Amino acid sequence: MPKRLGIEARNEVLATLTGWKLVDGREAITKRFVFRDFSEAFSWMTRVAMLAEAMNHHPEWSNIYKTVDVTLATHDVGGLTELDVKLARAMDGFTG
Ligand SMILES: C[C@H](O)[C@H](O)[C@H]1CNC2=NC(N)=NC(=O)C2=N1
Repeated sequence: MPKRLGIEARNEVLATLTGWKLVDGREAITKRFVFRDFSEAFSWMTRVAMLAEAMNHHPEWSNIYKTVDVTLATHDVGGLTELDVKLARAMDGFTG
Protein backbone atom coordinates (compact mmCIF):
# COMPACT_ATOMS: atom_id res chain seq x y z
CA MET A 1 0.00 0.00 0.00
CA PRO A 2 1.33 3.49 -0.84
CA LYS A 3 2.35 5.77 2.00
CA ARG A 4 0.16 8.67 3.04
CA LEU A 5 1.87 11.98 2.25
CA GLY A 6 2.71 14.17 5.22
CA ILE A 7 1.61 17.80 5.28
CA GLU A 8 4.94 19.08 3.95
CA ALA A 9 5.19 16.58 1.13
CA ARG A 10 1.56 17.22 0.25
CA ASN A 11 2.06 20.98 0.09
CA GLU A 12 5.19 20.55 -2.03
CA VAL A 13 3.28 18.38 -4.46
CA LEU A 14 0.30 20.75 -4.56
CA ALA A 15 2.59 23.60 -5.55
CA THR A 16 3.59 21.64 -8.66
CA LEU A 17 0.05 20.73 -9.74
CA THR A 18 -1.90 23.18 -11.88
CA GLY A 19 -5.46 23.92 -10.79
CA TRP A 20 -5.70 21.26 -8.10
CA LYS A 21 -6.90 22.40 -4.66
CA LEU A 22 -7.31 20.75 -1.31
CA VAL A 23 -10.87 19.82 -0.46
CA ASP A 24 -12.27 21.61 2.60
CA GLY A 25 -12.44 19.36 5.62
CA ARG A 26 -11.02 16.35 3.89
CA GLU A 27 -7.62 15.10 2.82
CA ALA A 28 -8.27 15.03 -0.90
CA ILE A 29 -7.58 17.15 -3.97
CA THR A 30 -10.08 18.42 -6.49
CA LYS A 31 -10.13 20.05 -9.91
CA ARG A 32 -12.79 21.06 -12.42
CA PHE A 33 -12.05 20.20 -16.05
CA VAL A 34 -14.04 22.05 -18.72
CA PHE A 35 -13.89 20.74 -22.27
CA ARG A 36 -15.14 22.00 -25.62
CA ASP A 37 -18.15 19.74 -25.62
CA PHE A 38 -19.51 16.51 -24.18
CA SER A 39 -17.65 14.35 -26.66
CA GLU A 40 -14.28 15.83 -25.62
CA ALA A 41 -15.19 15.43 -21.94
CA PHE A 42 -16.27 11.84 -22.28
CA SER A 43 -13.32 10.84 -24.47
CA TRP A 44 -11.02 12.19 -21.80
CA MET A 45 -12.93 10.33 -19.11
CA THR A 46 -12.56 7.12 -21.07
CA ARG A 47 -8.79 7.51 -21.32
CA VAL A 48 -8.57 8.31 -17.63
CA ALA A 49 -10.81 5.37 -16.76
CA MET A 50 -8.53 2.91 -18.58
CA LEU A 51 -5.48 4.22 -16.73
CA ALA A 52 -7.32 4.30 -13.39
CA GLU A 53 -8.31 0.68 -13.82
CA ALA A 54 -4.75 -0.30 -14.74
CA MET A 55 -3.49 1.56 -11.64
CA ASN A 56 -6.30 0.15 -9.50
CA HIS A 57 -6.74 3.73 -8.35
CA HIS A 58 -10.08 5.30 -9.15
CA PRO A 59 -11.31 8.88 -9.24
CA GLU A 60 -14.43 10.26 -7.61
CA TRP A 61 -15.93 12.29 -10.40
CA SER A 62 -19.08 13.65 -11.95
CA ASN A 63 -19.83 14.89 -15.42
CA ILE A 64 -22.36 17.45 -16.55
CA TYR A 65 -22.23 18.09 -20.29
CA LYS A 66 -18.67 19.38 -20.94
CA THR A 67 -17.65 19.75 -17.29
CA VAL A 68 -16.00 17.05 -15.18
CA ASP A 69 -15.47 17.57 -11.45
CA VAL A 70 -12.78 15.30 -10.05
CA THR A 71 -11.76 14.46 -6.50
CA LEU A 72 -8.76 12.28 -5.77
CA ALA A 73 -7.87 10.53 -2.52
CA THR A 74 -6.51 7.19 -1.48
CA HIS A 75 -9.33 5.62 0.47
CA ASP A 76 -7.15 2.77 1.74
CA VAL A 77 -5.02 5.22 3.77
CA GLY A 78 -7.61 7.95 4.36
CA GLY A 79 -5.53 10.62 2.67
CA LEU A 80 -3.29 11.52 -0.24
CA THR A 81 -0.54 9.35 -1.67
CA GLU A 82 1.73 9.33 -4.69
CA LEU A 83 -1.04 7.47 -6.55
CA ASP A 84 -3.24 10.57 -6.39
CA VAL A 85 -0.38 12.69 -7.65
CA LYS A 86 0.31 10.27 -10.50
CA LEU A 87 -3.34 10.17 -11.52
CA ALA A 88 -3.68 13.96 -11.26
CA ARG A 89 -0.65 14.46 -13.53
CA ALA A 90 -1.98 11.94 -16.03
CA MET A 91 -5.37 13.66 -16.07
CA ASP A 92 -3.68 16.98 -16.79
CA GLY A 93 -1.54 15.33 -19.46
CA PHE A 94 -4.50 13.76 -21.22
CA THR A 95 -6.07 17.18 -21.81
CA GLY A 96 -3.32 17.67 -24.40
C1 LIG B 1 -9.57 -3.36 -3.08
C2 LIG B 1 -9.06 -2.32 -4.05
O1 LIG B 1 -7.77 -2.61 -4.46
C3 LIG B 1 -9.06 -0.97 -3.42
O2 LIG B 1 -10.37 -0.65 -2.96
C4 LIG B 1 -8.53 0.13 -4.33
C5 LIG B 1 -9.41 0.39 -5.53
N1 LIG B 1 -9.37 1.77 -5.98
C6 LIG B 1 -9.01 2.78 -5.19
N2 LIG B 1 -9.11 4.02 -5.58
C7 LIG B 1 -8.79 5.03 -4.80
N3 LIG B 1 -8.91 6.28 -5.23
N4 LIG B 1 -8.33 4.81 -3.57
C8 LIG B 1 -8.19 3.58 -3.08
O3 LIG B 1 -7.78 3.43 -1.93
C9 LIG B 1 -8.51 2.49 -3.90
N5 LIG B 1 -8.36 1.27 -3.50
